[in-house]
Amino acid sequence: MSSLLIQSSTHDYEVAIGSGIRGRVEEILDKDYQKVLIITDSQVADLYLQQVIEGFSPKGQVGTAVVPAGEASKSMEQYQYLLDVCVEERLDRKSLIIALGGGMIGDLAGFAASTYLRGIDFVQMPTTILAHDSSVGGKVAINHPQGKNLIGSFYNPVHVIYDMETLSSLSPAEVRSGYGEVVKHGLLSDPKWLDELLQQDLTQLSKDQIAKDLAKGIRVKANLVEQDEREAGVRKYLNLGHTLAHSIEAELGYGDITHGEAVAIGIWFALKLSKKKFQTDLPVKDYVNWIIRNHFPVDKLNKLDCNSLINRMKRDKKTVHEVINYVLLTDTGFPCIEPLQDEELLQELNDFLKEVRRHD
Ligand SMILES: NC(=O)c1ccc[n+]([C@@H]2O[C@H](COP(=O)([O-])OP(=O)(O)OC[C@H]3O[C@@H](n4cnc5c(N)ncnc54)[C@H](O)[C@@H]3O)[C@@H](O)[C@H]2O)c1
Ligand SMILES: O=C(O)C(=O)C[C@@H](O)[C@H](O)[C@H](O)COP(=O)(O)O
Ligand SMILES: [Zn+2]
Repeated sequence: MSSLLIQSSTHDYEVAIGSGIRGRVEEILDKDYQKVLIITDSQVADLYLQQVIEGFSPKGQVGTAVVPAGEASKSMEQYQYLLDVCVEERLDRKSLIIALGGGMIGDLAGFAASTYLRGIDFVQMPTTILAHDSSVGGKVAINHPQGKNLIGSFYNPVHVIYDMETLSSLSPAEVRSGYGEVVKHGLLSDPKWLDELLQQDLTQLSKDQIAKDLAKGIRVKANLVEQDEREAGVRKYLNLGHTLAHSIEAELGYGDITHGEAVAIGIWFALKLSKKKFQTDLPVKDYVNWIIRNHFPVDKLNKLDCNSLINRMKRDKKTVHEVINYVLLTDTGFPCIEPLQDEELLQELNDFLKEVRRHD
């Protein structure tokens, strides 16, 4: 088992990464909890819930709450359900919530943990590749019909326990989705690593390769969130591709496209804008080849209207005084924030949608 320590304003926490560690939560945590509530989704419950429960002794102190799998559960309705369970189970300030699942569960259960009794301890147990990103850094949230993650807080877990074995049951679509955020971390940090990533066939990744990529991605994220926990500055770079991605997700209806797939398409647009603004050397051609070769669902954009997307983009959390602030790159590893006027964005997005359709 390897571990990485993340510093935050409230406490430092460890990211434990290992194979087969899902049954060792009680042993890994350095604190005793009288009551534990494991929150998971219906798909992950069938696969891994029992094994996590088995690791506790006595098991009587462990309750469970299962929400339907899928992005649609990051909702007010499921948040209310989880608070009802916390109250019914009489969780107190010495109790623990465990978020067992992908980013949807991490965000939803983390938000419940951050607000119940004004905050009780929670552990992130990521089970997707994408959740290497969501389990670190303390952003927890639910969606609003008008926009992604509009209701949330910054609230760090007390521990992250990442069992690499669970990744073996992911579908090809979820592997692809996870690599949307991995490649984002590559673009934000290291041309050599990015080059390797863009050559990958995502259906042929070995366990070792995935483990290496995730560890690198977590380090990139940790470095930025440790400098800027509350997103006043450099943390905004982690939003590369997200202004468009979140709008696509909300326009299509939550769950129609995965978050990582939408991010990968959003990054394509950000790269094109960056190239035009800064005449950079960014590997846009290799990036587009990677998207197409790995079957990211670019055809989904056919359904979308440019003006509706821009209206959604204006609800982005980085928008100030109605001006959209975009994460661009002057080169690989050199992100920046650029304000973009609506007319410019409309023109560029229209051109982009036409180009994407040519690849469909
Ligand atoms: N808080 C953050 O910093 C942050 C960062 C990135 C993404 N996010 C959020 O994360 C969410 C996306 O996360 P995600 O892609 O993990 O989606 P997800 O949690 O919905 O999981 C995707 C699907 O995979 C299934 N699944 C999970 N683990 C599995 C496993 N081991 N084997 C088989 N199936 C498994 C789930 O049941 C689900 O159907 C979005 O809501 C996004 O906004 C948050
Ligand atoms: O941790 C961050 O900061 C990120 O931006 C990581 C993103 O990958 C993630 O999708 C995050 O949830 C987006 O946050 P939001 O504030 O734009 O909703
Ligand atoms: Zn993201």
